Amino acid sequence: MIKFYKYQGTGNDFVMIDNRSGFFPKQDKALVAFLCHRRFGVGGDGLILLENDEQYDFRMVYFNADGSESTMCGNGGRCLVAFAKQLGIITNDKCRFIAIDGEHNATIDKDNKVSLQMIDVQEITVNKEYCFLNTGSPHHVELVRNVKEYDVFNNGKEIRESELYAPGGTNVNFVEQEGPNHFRIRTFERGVEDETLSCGTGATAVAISMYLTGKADDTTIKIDVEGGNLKVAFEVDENNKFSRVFLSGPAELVFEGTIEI
Ligand SMILES: N[C@@H](CCC[C@H](N)C(=O)O)C(=O)O
Repeated sequence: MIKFYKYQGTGNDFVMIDNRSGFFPKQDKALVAFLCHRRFGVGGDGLILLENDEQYDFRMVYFNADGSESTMCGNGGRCLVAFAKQLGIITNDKCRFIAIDGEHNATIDKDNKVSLQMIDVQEITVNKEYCFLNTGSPHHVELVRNVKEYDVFNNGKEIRESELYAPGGTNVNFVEQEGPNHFRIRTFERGVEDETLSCGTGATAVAISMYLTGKADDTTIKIDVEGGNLKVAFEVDENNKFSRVFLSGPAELVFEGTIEI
């Protein structure tokens, strides 16, 4: 039997497990995929282990819904901060944790809005059709018309599986401008192999790409996703290095329970 907590951040949902005792069999991909399965398991876009770390408040270990351990998850990181608060690991609304892409600082306010510092970003491929950058996870960013009606699944899958991004693949974000420094996005996620309701590293990648390509002129950018609203704020220097990048939005406990395995 495994005790789990289910969290969501703007509709990107995760199975959370307190693995401070180290009981969870991390190599068991089938178990992770089962726990994330929406019919046979708990259901989630990913599964996150909260672990002890000697130098940080805690460690984040992230798996996609297909069971594979993957790169950084921005919404997952925000939900993990809320989970750490629920477990009493965070007492003063601030924390520092370690994830696969390095150190992260975060703050949590009384409404459970979590602001998470993402990695610095400098290497960005910009061309006429798209941008590609790594915000902790790899992201293809492409402007489209009428994103609400766009065929995200088929177009996203094609780009994700294209030669351009082989062998690792990429996440794919389709973007439409809603107003000044305000964008709507829909994301096809690698490892879920489907559209999700939100992607935090994707929102971050879109905000940076829109600023770099002149579609935005403020360093605070509003991003609407299918599951809610996110904000991305950053600093940028004369070499187009993006630092102090913060992803902010809600992170909420949905339910908790135990599951037989
Ligand atoms: N939903 C995530 C991104 C998770 C990682 C991604 N699926 C990958 O494998 O690259 C987010 O909120 O950032």
